[in-house]
Amino acid sequence: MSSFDKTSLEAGANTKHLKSAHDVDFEDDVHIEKVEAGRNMGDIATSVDNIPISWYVWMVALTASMAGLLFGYDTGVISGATAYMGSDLNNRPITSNEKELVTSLCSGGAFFGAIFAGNTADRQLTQSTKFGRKMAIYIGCALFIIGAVLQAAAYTIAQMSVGRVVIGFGVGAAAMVLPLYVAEIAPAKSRGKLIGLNNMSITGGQVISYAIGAAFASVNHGWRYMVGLGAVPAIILAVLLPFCPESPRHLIYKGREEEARVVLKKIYKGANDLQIDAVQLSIQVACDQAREINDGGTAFSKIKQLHCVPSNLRALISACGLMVISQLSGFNGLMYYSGTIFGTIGFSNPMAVGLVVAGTNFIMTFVNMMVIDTMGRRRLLLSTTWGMSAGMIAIAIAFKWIPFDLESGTLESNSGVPPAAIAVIVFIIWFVVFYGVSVGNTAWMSTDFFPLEVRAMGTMWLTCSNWGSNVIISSCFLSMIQSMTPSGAFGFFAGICGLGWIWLYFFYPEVSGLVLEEVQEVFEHGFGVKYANNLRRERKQIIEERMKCQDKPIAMGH
Ligand SMILES: O[C@H]1[C@H](O)[C@@H](O)[C@H](O)[C@@H](O)[C@H]1O
Repeated sequence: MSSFDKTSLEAGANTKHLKSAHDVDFEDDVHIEKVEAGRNMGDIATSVDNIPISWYVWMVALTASMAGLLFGYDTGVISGATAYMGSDLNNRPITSNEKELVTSLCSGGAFFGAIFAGNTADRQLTQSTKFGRKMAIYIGCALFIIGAVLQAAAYTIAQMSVGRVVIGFGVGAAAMVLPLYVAEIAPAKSRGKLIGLNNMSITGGQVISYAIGAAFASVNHGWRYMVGLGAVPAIILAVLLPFCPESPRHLIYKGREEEARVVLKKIYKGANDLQIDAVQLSIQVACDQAREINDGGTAFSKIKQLHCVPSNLRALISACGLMVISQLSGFNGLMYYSGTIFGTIGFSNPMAVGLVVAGTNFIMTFVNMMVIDTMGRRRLLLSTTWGMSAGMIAIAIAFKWIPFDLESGTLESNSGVPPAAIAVIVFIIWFVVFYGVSVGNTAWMSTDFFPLEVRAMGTMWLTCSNWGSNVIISSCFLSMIQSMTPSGAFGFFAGICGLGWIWLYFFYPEVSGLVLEEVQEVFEHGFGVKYANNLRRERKQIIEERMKCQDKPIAMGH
């Protein structure tokens, strides 16, 4: 190991974020020396970012995209499956309530899968188990495969329901563990891109599920192929996994430094020994911090800390609030039931029409990834949520002109697609454009609202708020359409989106471009909307001043 010690790196790492001049009060020369040495070590650690991304890292990216794909595929495929299963379950046509049951059981399973994975993810590190992140992913693959087989072979609602819960458990766990695994493997430079890739693979998985739905629409018992094919990405993931490394963070945590070094050398192919030393040391520091935090209390004390420290509670409300808005906006009602809806309003291959919805969402996920950093999260959200509300109002109005029989759930006349149905599609696409570019993907980014000591717990709540509110929509959507009429139901969602805009205006601060410590500071000042704006302005000024007077060169430490 190089001559730099760990304290130096810690001291250096702690000053890495930008502070205003009056905050920095160094009286101790020795400390300054350590800080500078640490900074140098930190600089060496970050210098590996100039090394081109290796094939090893691409393998990780592929692995991550498989998990996102499974999330998207298994949640999207139910739209076609329920629209085409006819009388295959219990020898009679499936009712609306049963459709809602099998759809929402997956989200319910994911809710518990996320809690399970969230609780074991950190404990796994502190306990004496040899199993790493990869074992959790293998278990996820097994759940995906078992769930797919159970569904494809189902002849009763009961078996289908069990299959959906099993799949849901896998979806929830994978959605939690995979991003964690990728974050621990990927070089800092590509981390953001890989998270974006994960969102794209979720919405991409939904596109594939719709395409497969459309392809098997006219095949006898085609829905069985639709759900059964979900096993394929899980098998690919399980086959790729042995070629992927165990997380170096996990290995270092377990004291398996030599193995970690081998992995780091593969990830940072071409890095010299000093660079690998520096990376290894920075991981060690992070592990020590995590160990301190994990040793510092039980799950209950973390829950208490998250809810009883006012700034943490506000961060939680802000993050989960956006997630709940994204789900209650009604998007997944369209995603999970467009097979049924488009069939009802007269389209002969509803899955092909639904493909346009899923495809638009996929494209807008890409746009979100491209604009989010430059535009800022809050600005993007406020300039798009009104569009979701307007789209829903237009859909509600268009439905007024569709002769829909609520009792039978079919068109009153049989004369093909009514013109108002085309308007419904156009405004659904309008809605999805505004949804996909903003709340749909941005909602997953709020993990940086939580300080390190409660981040794992906060992230788990964030994931649970996603699945919890998802269950409400997936289990009520068709019933709402029947009891409130389609116009009433879409009008209701328009109201939620409108209230969402107001909520975001008051409770969602702009944190883009702020370092983690500053984000925490923001929530110490109420919901910090004004404070964050001032902080960002101040920060911009400091950067400009720094650029003008050029930083003094940093001395080499000993
Ligand atoms: O971010 C994702 C994405 O927007 C999906 O399309 C949607 O089905 C999920 O519910 C959401 O969490």
